[in-house]
Amino acid sequence: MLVLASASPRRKELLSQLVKAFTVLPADIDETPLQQEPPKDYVIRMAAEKARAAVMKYQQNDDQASSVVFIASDTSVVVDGHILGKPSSLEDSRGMLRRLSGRTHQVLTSLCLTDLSGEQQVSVCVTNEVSFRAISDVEIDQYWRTGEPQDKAGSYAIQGLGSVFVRSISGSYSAIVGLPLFETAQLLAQFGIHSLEDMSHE
Ligand SMILES: Cc1cn([C@H]2C[C@H](O)[C@@H](COP(=O)(O)OP(=O)(O)OP(=O)(O)O)O2)c(=O)[nH]c1=O
Repeated sequence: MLVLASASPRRKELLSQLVKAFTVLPADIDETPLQQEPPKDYVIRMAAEKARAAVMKYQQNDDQASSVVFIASDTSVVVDGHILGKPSSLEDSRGMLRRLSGRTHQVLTSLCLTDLSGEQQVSVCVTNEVSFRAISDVEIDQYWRTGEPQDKAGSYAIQGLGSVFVRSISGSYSAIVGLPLFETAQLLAQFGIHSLEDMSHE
């Protein structure tokens, strides 16, 4: 049995490209970075905490399967070593997109897979580069009004209208959207879940 520890509809859609059946169990955690925490450490810690929180939630269930694999992920936009999470207001979004305008930033996405006991646990972090064209303040305000930036790290979505800002990327498109599919398939295989086999079964 596979459990996706996420409230993100993007992650659910991406995971369904690799496996037929899984359960979604969103985990609420404190997403505040520690002081001076390097971005890579932060995203790896977030995915691990989401996975552990889902395990705890799952253990409160009455009917538990014997073999369960939990998968969690975290995406952060990083510019000049600063972590940009989700914008809390238009002002916050303006600050983020002005900072990303006309330059290249990193998108870090982590993955954590664990079994119920935590004995088998693996984490990876995928780093991607995204180059933006220059964005005007008028465009930032127009983009905010579409409602798209609100729940997205760095205040944009490459899979949506945010694509109008993206000149080029280097890395993994699915990782930028929220779940690195190549790495996910590799780690799932370590837990005995083989995507090609799973998806080809009737
Ligand atoms: C950069 C970027 C981020 N995002 C999204 C992916 C993530 O859903 C979100 C970053 O926030 P996260 O905290 O990684 O994830 P989440 O809160 O949406 O979901 P959960 O923690 O329950 O798994 O930003 C896009 O959809 N497109 C993009 O281009």
